[in-house]
Amino acid sequence: MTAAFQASLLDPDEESRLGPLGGTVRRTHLGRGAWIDLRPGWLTGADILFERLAETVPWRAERRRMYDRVVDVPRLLKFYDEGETLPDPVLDDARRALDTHYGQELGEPFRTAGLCFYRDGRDSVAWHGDTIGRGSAEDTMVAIISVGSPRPLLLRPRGGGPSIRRDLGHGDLIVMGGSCQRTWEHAVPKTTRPSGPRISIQFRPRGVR
Ligand SMILES: O=C(O)CCC(=O)C(=O)O
Ligand SMILES: [Fe+2]
Repeated sequence: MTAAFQASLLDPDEESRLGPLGGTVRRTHLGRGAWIDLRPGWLTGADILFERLAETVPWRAERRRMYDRVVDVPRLLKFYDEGETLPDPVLDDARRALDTHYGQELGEPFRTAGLCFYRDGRDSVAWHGDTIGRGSAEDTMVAIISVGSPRPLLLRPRGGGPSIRRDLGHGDLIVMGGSCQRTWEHAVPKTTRPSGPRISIQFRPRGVR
């Protein structure tokens, strides 16, 4: 028996594990055909997964053109395209469980995994919808698992209106569905409050970015 396995017998939190989805997911209809599903604490032992991903994923700092300037993307990134090996087997389990739960409603499997690493409160993602691909024209789903310190994910209707806020971390699952990517926008704003690191894992179907 390996030391790691022995440790996992002593402390169940030495492993990250997924709870059930059926009956535990709460849906909120946002209007305009958009909805979000929330499943707090789907992944237990989320800190273990956070540590593993932080250490083993080949994180990339990117720079992007913004109007006439090239700026640092304020978070680290790694994209796993379909067919690529995910950095932890629990992420394969998560994708399978999402397919089982959402497959009929989505009509296709989740295929890709985008990972974001928010090192502290200065890292962020600006208001956007995932509309680089089919999300600009079709209903779809983006399922996000959050590990590490909670950060607020804000959502607001495109064109204006009050925003809603969900604090995500510690193994929480949020799924944005229906028309959410094209009729609503989402963001993880910067904060000047002390904030520990957070990693998000976004599962998307083929052709959705
Ligand atoms: O980190 C998150 O939860 C959101 C990330 C996001 O919106 C994106 O990568 O498109
Ligand atoms: Fe997004």
